Amino acid sequence: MDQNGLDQNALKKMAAEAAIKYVEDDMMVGVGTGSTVNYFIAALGPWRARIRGAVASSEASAKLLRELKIPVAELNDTGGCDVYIDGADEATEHLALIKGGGGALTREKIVAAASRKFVCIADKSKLVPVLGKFPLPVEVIPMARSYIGRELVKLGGAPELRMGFTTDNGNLIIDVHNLAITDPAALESAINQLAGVVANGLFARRPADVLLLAGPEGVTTLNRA
Ligand SMILES: O=C(CO)[C@H](O)[C@H](O)COP(=O)(O)O
Repeated sequence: MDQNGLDQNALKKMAAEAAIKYVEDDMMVGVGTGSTVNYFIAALGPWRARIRGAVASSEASAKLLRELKIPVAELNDTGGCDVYIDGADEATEHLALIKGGGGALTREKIVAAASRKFVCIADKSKLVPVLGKFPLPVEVIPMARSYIGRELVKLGGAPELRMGFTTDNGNLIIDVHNLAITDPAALESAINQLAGVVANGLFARRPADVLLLAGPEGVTTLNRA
């Protein structure tokens, strides 16, 4: 709880509700994953009859959308989304992100790539000067786990298998600690080159277009230059 009586959840809700202004009639809305997005899903409920549908980046978000009777579409049937709303674990002022704390990074990357506008929603604690304090999630094919771990050490990281976790795609997550990511686009590409990597949680090649950051003073909008 901060001095204004707002806890982190209240700030997440503020950012999520501010994102509703990016939703318009007849839109196909991409919906990310996580506790901030859950507030967005709640705010999207009253729009259920006005939008064309929603594409979910995880089974968990699809379930919540269906519970609110928001029509859930398959990305392949949509021709892409008009807007994609998702949270982040870390964000820079240049709108590069680390995502995947919830393990949904691959589908999040796919929906973000297939969306015309990506609006990221977060509380202000997620804004950082340099990405990497939050361990970088990497989704890997199970048989490549050990090989990729060794390669991630060569890239300067300290990999740790996320125990007892399987992604919606049936794969594993390695969380990479101790990275100071000064060139996010270069590291994103370098990790993607490793055989057996499905995706990594750096969103630098496709950063957010808009970042809505909630703090005690309200919601600040950062647009990508
Ligand atoms: O990338 C994500 C899930 O894979 C989430 O957007 C990220 O972990 C932020 O979560 P939260 O809104 O719960 O803080």
